[in-house]
Amino acid sequence: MLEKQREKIDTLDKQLVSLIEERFDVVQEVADIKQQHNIPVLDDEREKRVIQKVQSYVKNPEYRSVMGQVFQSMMDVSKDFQKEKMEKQD
Ligand SMILES: C=C(O[C@@H]1C=C(C(=O)O)C=C[C@H]1O)C(=O)O
Repeated sequence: MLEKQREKIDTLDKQLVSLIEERFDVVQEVADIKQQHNIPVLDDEREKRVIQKVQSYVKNPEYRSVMGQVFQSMMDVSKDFQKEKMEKQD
């Protein structure tokens, strides 16, 4: 019954994993630079701009809030990841 939709979700998930991996590669670079220059992990203004930007890309207004939540969650994970990475290198 759900096979067709689940297959589509699986294909999209694969593409998302690849893009999220790429995003985290860049997050790692950001973490290194922040550590070298003693810059705090959290940049609240940047996060607000990221949310605004991604929400402006959404075509279906019904998903605008969802997209904000998805990206806020990803940035929360991103900050935890950066902090863990910095602690390991201390
Ligand atoms: C990656 C950064 O660090 C944090 C995580 C962000 C993100 O994952 O997009 C954005 C802002 C920061 O709170 C950054 O400063 O650009």
